Amino acid sequence: MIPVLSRAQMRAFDAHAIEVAKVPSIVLMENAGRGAAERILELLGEAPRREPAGAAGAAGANARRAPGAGGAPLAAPDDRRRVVIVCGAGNNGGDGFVVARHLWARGHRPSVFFCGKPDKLSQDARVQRDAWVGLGGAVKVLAQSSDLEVLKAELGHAALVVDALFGTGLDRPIVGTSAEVIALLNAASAPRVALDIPSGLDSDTGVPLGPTFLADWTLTFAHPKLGLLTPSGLRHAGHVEVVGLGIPSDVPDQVGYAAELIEQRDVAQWLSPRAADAHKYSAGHVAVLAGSAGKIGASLLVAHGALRAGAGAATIVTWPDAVDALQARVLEIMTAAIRPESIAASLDAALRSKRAVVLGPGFGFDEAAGSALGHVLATWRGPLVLDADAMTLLSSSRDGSGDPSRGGSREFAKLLDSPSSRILTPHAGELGRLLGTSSDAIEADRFHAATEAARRTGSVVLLKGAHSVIASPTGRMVLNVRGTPALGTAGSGDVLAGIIGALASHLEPLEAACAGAYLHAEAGRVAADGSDRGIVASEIADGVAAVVRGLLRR
Ligand SMILES: NC(=O)C1=CN([C@@H]2O[C@H](COP(=O)(O)OP(=O)(O)OC[C@H]3O[C@@H](n4cnc5c(N)ncnc54)[C@H](OP(=O)(O)O)[C@@H]3O)[C@@H](O)[C@H]2O)[C@@H](O)CC1
Ligand SMILES: [K+]
Repeated sequence: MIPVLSRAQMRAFDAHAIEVAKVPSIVLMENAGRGAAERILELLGEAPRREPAGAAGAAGANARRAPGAGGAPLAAPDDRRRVVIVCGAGNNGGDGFVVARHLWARGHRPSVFFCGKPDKLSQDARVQRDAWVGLGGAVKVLAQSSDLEVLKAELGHAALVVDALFGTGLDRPIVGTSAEVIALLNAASAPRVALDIPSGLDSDTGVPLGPTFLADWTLTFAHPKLGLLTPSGLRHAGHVEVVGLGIPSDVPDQVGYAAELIEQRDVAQWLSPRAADAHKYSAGHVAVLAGSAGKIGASLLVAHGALRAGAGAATIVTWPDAVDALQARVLEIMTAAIRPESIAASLDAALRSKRAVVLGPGFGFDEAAGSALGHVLATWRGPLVLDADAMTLLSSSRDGSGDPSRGGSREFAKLLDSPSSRILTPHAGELGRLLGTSSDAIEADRFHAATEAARRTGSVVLLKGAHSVIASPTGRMVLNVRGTPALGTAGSGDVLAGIIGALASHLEPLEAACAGAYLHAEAGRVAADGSDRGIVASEIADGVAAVVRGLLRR
């Protein structure tokens, strides 16, 4: 997993490197700018492209303008088509001057602009500005609106635009000339690269504080920043890549980190090969408490997801009329009925010898469904994935206006005492109802929402959305930024619940949720085959087997 740092943790990292490890700050800045310049040269087609590093792969999201799709060079070197770099007065601006010097050393003639008060230049940025000027480089100052014409003209034939205005030091909206500069940079047709973080973005929440640079690539230093990995952050940051500062990767263990980013190798490690003598029950038998009359598709997708992710067997445990409707549809899947007149006894029989339970998709949220959930919460001691209608049942009021903190639903009260190991998989609307707030409030700070929900429910919470946030009750937070917009299709969440159910048969709840999010996202990407739409949920389930196969062969 890759540590993801908050603004304060990045400052602590900085201080540790400088004061404890005795690496001079100017060296860190040199490493940052030099690493960024090397990557920019690659983007310009001057060196072989390497695989994205770090958060990387975080295929970000500004697909609308993502340059060089598939890693193709952006532009051939051309003396007239220059790299335009706009530097601010802080250390982010200092990084920009270093980039300029290294590009010059490689035969480019970058156009360097400065926007800010010269007397506010940070000490290191001044050193780097002087080194650039000392070598004969020019700096065009953008002090007022009339200076912007020069920038506008340069942007008209720029090969690439570099934003070095503000980094993690930004703490308020950008106004005045700097805001006008950002508008001009965003209007340029050349590819745009942000150093460390797009200027204007809050580095903790990923919310734009005001006018914000819209990057195609963000070259972030040392470690990904929290705000780059929210849906809004990724929309502004584009493809996120990490540029190292020459500092060993264990420093975050000492200064702390806010979250971790799932890597392919984590998931590969969790997926241990089956024993040679494995049989269908030792591989994990998942009970799928899902579906109801008219909604049996949901239960089939859960079971399908579970089997494709490696469950040895799946049994759909549902209402008698749904069982009747399922009989004609199932081949590899078994069924068992929950008799409304003897819910507890039916469930006790159906859950015997199962390894994991998935409860919710299409299950209904009437009295009978509430009783079934209540009984499972009170008696089931194994892994339990709660999704969809289970979320509604847990919210204090079934019309969705509940606030469990003020009493909560009957089922919510049982959740806290349940002997099961729970994984909740809500989307923002469901989590809003569960926490007694709106989905907008959840989206405004997904990190806080997921960690708060995990704490309040004593469960692992996987907050679905463009990029999932997985939080554990102990405060650990893991992010999955893989995926594709094509995953937004009916039944996609049902498949995810099934995948997690299968994995939870063998893994700890947090690992199962993380691996499930990764496999689901990768399977969607494979199924979509480069498109951003048009797949159906069963194709995601089918894709999981191939992704698992690829990881086991590693
Ligand atoms: N971490 C590391 O190890 C390394 C980090 N490095 C780099 O340093 C960057 C952080 O640098 P930084 O702290 O100097 O802040 P930066 O973002 O350049 O802002 C400058 C100043 O602007 C001000 N200001 C704030 N908001 C404002 C606004 N809206 N409008 C106007 N002014 C505003 C505020 O000063 P104030 O006006 O509040 O006194 C602030 O201090 C980091 O992102 C990375 O690129 C690398 O060099 C190498 C190693
Ligand atoms: K920046």
